[in-house]
Amino acid sequence: MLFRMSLNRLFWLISILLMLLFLVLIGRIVSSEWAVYERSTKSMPAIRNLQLALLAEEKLAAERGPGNSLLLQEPDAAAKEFAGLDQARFASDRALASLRRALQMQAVPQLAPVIAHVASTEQALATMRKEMDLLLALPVRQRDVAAVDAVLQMMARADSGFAPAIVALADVAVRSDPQLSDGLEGALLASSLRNIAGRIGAVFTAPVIAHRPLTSQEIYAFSRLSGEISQLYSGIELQLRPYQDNPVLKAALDAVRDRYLGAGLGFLNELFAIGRSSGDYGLSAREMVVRYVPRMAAIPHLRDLVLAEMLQQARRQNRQAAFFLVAATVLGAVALAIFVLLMQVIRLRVLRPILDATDLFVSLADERFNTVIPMPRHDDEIGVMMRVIHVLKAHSLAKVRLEKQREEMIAQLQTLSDTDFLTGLLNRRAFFAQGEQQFGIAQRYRRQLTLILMDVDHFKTVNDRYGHQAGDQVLRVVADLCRRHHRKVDLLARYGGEEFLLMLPEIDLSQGFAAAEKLRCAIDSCDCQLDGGEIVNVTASFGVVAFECDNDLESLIGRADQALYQAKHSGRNMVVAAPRGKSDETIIFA
Ligand SMILES: Nc1nc2c(ncn2[C@@H]2O[C@H](COP(=O)(O)OP(=O)(O)OP(=O)(O)O)[C@@H](O)[C@H]2O)c(=O)[nH]1
Repeated sequence: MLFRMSLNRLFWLISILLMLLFLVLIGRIVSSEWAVYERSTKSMPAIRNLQLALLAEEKLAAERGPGNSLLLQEPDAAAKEFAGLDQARFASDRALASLRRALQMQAVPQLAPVIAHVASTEQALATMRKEMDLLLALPVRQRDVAAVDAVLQMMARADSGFAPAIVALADVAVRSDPQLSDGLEGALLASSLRNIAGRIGAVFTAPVIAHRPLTSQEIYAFSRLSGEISQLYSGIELQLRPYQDNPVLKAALDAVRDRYLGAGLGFLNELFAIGRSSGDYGLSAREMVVRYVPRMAAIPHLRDLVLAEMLQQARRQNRQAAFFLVAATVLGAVALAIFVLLMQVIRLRVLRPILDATDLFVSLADERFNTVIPMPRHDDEIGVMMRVIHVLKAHSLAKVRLEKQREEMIAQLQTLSDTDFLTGLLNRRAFFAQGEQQFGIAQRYRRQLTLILMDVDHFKTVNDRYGHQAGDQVLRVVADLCRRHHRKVDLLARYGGEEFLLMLPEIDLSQGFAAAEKLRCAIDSCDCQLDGGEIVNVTASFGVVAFECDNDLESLIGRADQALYQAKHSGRNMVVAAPRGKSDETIIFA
């Protein structure tokens, strides 16, 4: 079916199919670029959310230090530490509020559970603080151990209750851009390391304040937490391996190793050694905090740098995705435009000229030469084809003209070969050709047919007296008279010299006789004026014969000749009808 289809239809079918294919491909490319762009657009706020959440977590953990410490001290003993607690509470409130506001502003349904977590953390924090403040107002000995424990539990719950919010936000961030997962995992591990670092430091708060050795529970907690710290550090190193070429991150990781794992943890190891023996630490809780806490700063610094790097990477990817999206859309549109242009060029410069050329060839083959052949507009193969069609048209026109001329010439020759040059009547040969036909019809269908043989009387005398040319003139006049007296269906010929033959189909002898008589009278009464002005009067004799049972035309003419002979013999200027059958009786009219 495809092979039988017209070129025009095939062209449109292929064009539409290619166009659809093209649109699908472009749509696919643009939509996948759009997906990348959309994902990268979402990953930036997701990282910022995680940043704020990790900061809030850090601040929450930081609130535990002064809280734990004050629970072991008299209400009036440490005014500076109360100020530190207020500052820590203010910082964690501010961090939680910033996170909540940021989450609420994004108005993403997916973040609703996280907002709920933040709100419940804020609530739990407020309750815990109220309980703690009641205890801190009492002297140490009046503080109920169970109540202190309950506050410590509430602090831990407020902290751990916030963890699901971080997990959920980390999940959203990783899902928005899986390429960032290593860095984000590294930041999360750094955040956990910061928590553990705080908790391992807190192990020494009570023993340092009480100047006592570590309990076995504290020794166990220290050992477990130090193991977790080295595991977390290895984890961070592993996750940040893809960024080992980044000098800033590398320096921050080295700082964690040197300042915290080296100096910070080294300081705690010293306290641990003392705590396992004498419990004589030689420093206050405040001094311990001042010496230990600044060394932890390298950890959140690393976390923040990693998150900043992730954010920058997400921004870069977003810009790149936007560029690719615009480029894919523009290139797709340009490619589509080029495709449409190409099809248009093929249609206008190849297909249409071929179809036009086909029509032109058909019209040339049909000899319809009035079809206008357009002039070639381009100097290409189609232009050559158009020029060739022009040449073919010229050749065809010339050929047709020649054929016409040839046919006209053949017709002229035919006429000439049938015509007597002097009188313009049929000649003897043409008379026989056409007369045989009429004779055959009469013979076959038993139809009437009459033959008149006429001879100008004493024509030799005309020639002799006026000259041969005058004789010719007379013969032309006689021929004209014969022409005027014969019907269209009759055959009129110059039989030879001054003899004329008339064949009258469907005419019987008496009608033929009458016609001959009429012609005889016309000749007899005609004054034939010669070029020299002389008037010549001629007469003619007629032999009339009707077809009966003649075998051929010659015998019919023979009988007419006999009648003519008789007319001549009887005195000329008369009509003699040949007798019917075998009768010798003739009709003579003069
Ligand atoms: N001018 C001219 N003369 C012709 C032509 N053909 C024949 N003739 C002449 O016609 C004459 C015929 O003469 P004849 O046969 O003797 O007959 P006639 O003089 O007509 O006498 P009858 O027939 O007996 O009446 C001859 O002199 C021919 O030369 C022709 O085409 N032109």
